[in-house]
Amino acid sequence: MADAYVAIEGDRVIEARARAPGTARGELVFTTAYTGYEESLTDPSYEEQVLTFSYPLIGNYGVREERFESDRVHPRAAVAREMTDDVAEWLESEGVPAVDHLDTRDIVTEIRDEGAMKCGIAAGPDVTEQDALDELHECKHMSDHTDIGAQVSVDEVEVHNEGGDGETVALVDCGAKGSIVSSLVERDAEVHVFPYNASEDDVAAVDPDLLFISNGPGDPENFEQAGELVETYVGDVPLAGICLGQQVVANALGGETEKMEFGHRGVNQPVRDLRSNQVVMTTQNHGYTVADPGDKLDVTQINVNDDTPEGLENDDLNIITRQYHPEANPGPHDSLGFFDDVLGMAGE
Ligand SMILES: NC(=O)CC[C@H](N)C(=O)O
Repeated sequence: MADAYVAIEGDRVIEARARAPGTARGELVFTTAYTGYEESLTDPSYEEQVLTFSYPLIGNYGVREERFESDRVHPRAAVAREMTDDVAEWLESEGVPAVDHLDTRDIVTEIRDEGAMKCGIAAGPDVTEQDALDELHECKHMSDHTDIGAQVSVDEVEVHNEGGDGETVALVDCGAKGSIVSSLVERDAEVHVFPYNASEDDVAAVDPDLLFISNGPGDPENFEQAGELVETYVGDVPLAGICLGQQVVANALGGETEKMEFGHRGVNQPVRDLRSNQVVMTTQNHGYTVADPGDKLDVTQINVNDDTPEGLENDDLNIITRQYHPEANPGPHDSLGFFDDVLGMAGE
């Protein structure tokens, strides 16, 4: 007897086994990452989503806090073919529903055919199919979470590596992964982490060498204040961005973003650098993309699978952004040099 249900668009209900109880709703997405479940589950970019792992066994090397990317689990629920007790207990302690013993190949195929979709989850001894359907019917489109930044950002400025020898970085926290901060600190930067809605004056007070817009959940068009900072500082201070950061920078400088069919989520997304012609393997987690970079940004890197922009640059204005996650937690370390490049640009 099933004790968990996943309801997807079209009111289809899939039976499953409850691993952590509760009800939840969110945008149903999948990652093909085969390691890094702790990092993925604590990545703030997954806020308001339900994360399906296409890799069939999740939890086989335990749960260790040192691998967390933030202080809580961000997906609204987790779905896997088989979850170990370690992961199930962790998710239960976080109040995040989890289900397994369902055919995740079916879910992934459905998302690939129909696109990322709304879903509702109900798990536990007393739930019914109707509970999952009720959640589904309450689910909002990702773009309708208009103040999602408030759910994931710091409330007040945090300073890391104060007095560090390197560059001063103003990192706008739209839902930043912890390893973006540590990648900068490891390179001696003094990092001021600002709330997602920081003002021009807040940022000016630290006289930054680099304005850095972080990754984050949802639609980049809902991060207007970060875009205003980009408009204010472009040309005066070098600019960097990762994932949502690339999208915010592009939107602010005359470009356009759009929702993708089902996005890129995994740790082996191939990216070609158009200047060197080198291909690197990258970690990705995004559902929006830059559709038009505008006339200030050059596309310098593209995704080998679908040609979408993976890197935008302007050498005169000192801008470097990446759609993928160079901090590589989890994932291959091919692109860590990004942090040297942006800090080098900041130091010029
Ligand atoms: N990892 C991210 O920053 C994700 C960016 C954005 N929320 C997207 O889905 O495209």
